[in-house]
Amino acid sequence: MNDVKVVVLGSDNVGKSALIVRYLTKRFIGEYASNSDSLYRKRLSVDGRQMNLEIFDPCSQLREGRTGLGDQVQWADGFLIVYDISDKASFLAAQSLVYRIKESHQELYKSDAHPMLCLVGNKQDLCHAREVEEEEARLFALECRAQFCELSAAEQSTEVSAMFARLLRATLEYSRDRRRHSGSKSMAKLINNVFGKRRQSV
Ligand SMILES: Nc1nc2c(ncn2[C@@H]2O[C@H](COP(=O)(O)OP(=O)(O)OP(=O)(O)O)[C@@H](O)[C@H]2O)c(=O)[nH]1
Repeated sequence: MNDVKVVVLGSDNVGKSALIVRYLTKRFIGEYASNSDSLYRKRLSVDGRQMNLEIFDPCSQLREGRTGLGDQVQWADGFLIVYDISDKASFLAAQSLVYRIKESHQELYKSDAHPMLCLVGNKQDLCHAREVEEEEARLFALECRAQFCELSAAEQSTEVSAMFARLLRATLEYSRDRRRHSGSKSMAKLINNVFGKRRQSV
């Protein structure tokens, strides 16, 4: 069985929880509690490969607290960085997150290997209020060797599933290599240290 761990980051209100819940349940609920960290766990199959997926959705208010970015980089096999296409500030914040994750990854692994990243422009249904051009975001992702897509958690269940499947496929390969170079014992310890929080099964 393969284990894959993904952290979802981005500014407040960009739709991080909506994307996760859409992927795991195919539903869009609209409003989500955002006052605590959440760890979603699901056993699933991608391309016939079974995996135990864990998705960590850190609480905005705690983001700079208990679970620092360094801890998350050490824990995660992949990152989903979300912005809202109708909110330029959220795109700038996503860019800053990408840079910080890459820096932290380099410091931690002392190598030029790249972290597994996917940049997602959410709320595509609000394109009449667009503040971030798709091309600008695509180019940024290309420069940073990140996957990229624009979609709407509210309206596009198939696209959300396809985006996660693409990330998980790439992350699966990446996580195998990474575990080969890091002790699974220390990873288990890190999870317990870092994520003393609610765990959710969907
Ligand atoms: N129009 C539109 N609204 C969306 C979409 N995705 C999420 N929303 C709305 O955006 C708001 C924030 O969604 P959340 O999923 O709670 O966002 P979040 O990033 O997890 O927010 P925090 O937990 O505060 O960091 C909610 O009102 C959602 O209904 C989308 O694709 N389109």
